Amino acid sequence: MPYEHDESREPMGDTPATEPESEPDSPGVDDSVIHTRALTKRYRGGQLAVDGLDLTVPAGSVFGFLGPNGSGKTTTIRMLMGLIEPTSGSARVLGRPMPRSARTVLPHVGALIEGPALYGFLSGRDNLVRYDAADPTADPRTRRTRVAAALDRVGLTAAAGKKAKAYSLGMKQRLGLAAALLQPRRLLVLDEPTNGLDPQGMREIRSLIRELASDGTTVFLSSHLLDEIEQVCTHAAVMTQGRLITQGPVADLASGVRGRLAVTTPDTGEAARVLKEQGVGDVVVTEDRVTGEPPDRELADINTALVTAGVRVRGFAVERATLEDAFVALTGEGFDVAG
Ligand SMILES: Nc1ncnc2c1ncn2[C@@H]1O[C@H](COP(=O)(O)OP(=O)(O)OP(=O)(O)O)[C@@H](O)[C@H]1O
Repeated sequence: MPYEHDESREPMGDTPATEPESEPDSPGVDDSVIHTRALTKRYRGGQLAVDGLDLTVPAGSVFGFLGPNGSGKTTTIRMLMGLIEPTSGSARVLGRPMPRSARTVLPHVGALIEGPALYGFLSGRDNLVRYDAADPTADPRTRRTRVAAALDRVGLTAAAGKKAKAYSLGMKQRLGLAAALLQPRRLLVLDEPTNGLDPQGMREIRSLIRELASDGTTVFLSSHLLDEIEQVCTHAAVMTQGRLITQGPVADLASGVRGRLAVTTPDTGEAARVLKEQGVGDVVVTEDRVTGEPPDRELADINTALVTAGVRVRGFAVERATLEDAFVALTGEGFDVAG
């Protein structure tokens, strides 16, 4: 996807004299490490990619930034990292305004955006040595130790001597994470960290993320995969077409939403007919189950109607709502990953 600026990770804008070169603030009264107010980006072509975003990422959370392709996730991340300027609105990262405080903030942030930039002809270890050498605050005397520790953290010690071009996509992602972990970080920002990986690679990256979060680092990761967010995140925000539709603890997002009604029965055909008649929406039949969206009325009456019609009901329950149910309830649309 083309961007307004090149892939340089140099922060834009200088730190003005009014912004002291000190440690970024501790997360602040509201305890958020990322905080945006009406953050908006309109690209030069006129495309409104992010529209009035108010995002709050609590310290210590694993925060999933969820949305179909093209919903504005990468654009938001690039604004947060000071890579592009917002059209309007504001963003604070670690309590400091971005992009103005990029120089002070970014050393505390490990970022993996759009796949790591690697030299294929160098070994995994030497790629990390290069990254570390590019950091003016990194002491060269302890470089080898730092690189070894980062490789160990992501499980690449055994493959450290191999050229990066021989790495699988999953190994490349892990090497990118290792680069982000050369220094202790307060925040990790990962843009679609499992994109393009096979299921095994996805599992590895997800468990690595959980592990990284367990030591208190806040992790902000974007994804277009609902189940991924449900599996690894404590909090999430859901975007669609540049707008935020909801945010909060993952457990709460779906709590106001009714899950699907599921009837287990050998008489699926008859059950489906009765359920439709009773006002159940989106009826789906699988082997020995019929599910659907429950209507807003007494469910016991639906059960009675099934039994009266001679359906042998072996199970009758409303399942716990998933994030997908919440998305559908909030937008009235399916969660279309193809965007
Ligand atoms: N440099 C650019 N110039 C113009 N429009 C852009 C630019 N970059 C992104 N867009 C558009 O802005 C919208 C949001 O894109 P963005 O990449 O932020 O979404 P996303 O949610 O990260 O999706 P993806 O996962 O596909 O990258 C899209 O409609 C996209 O086409």
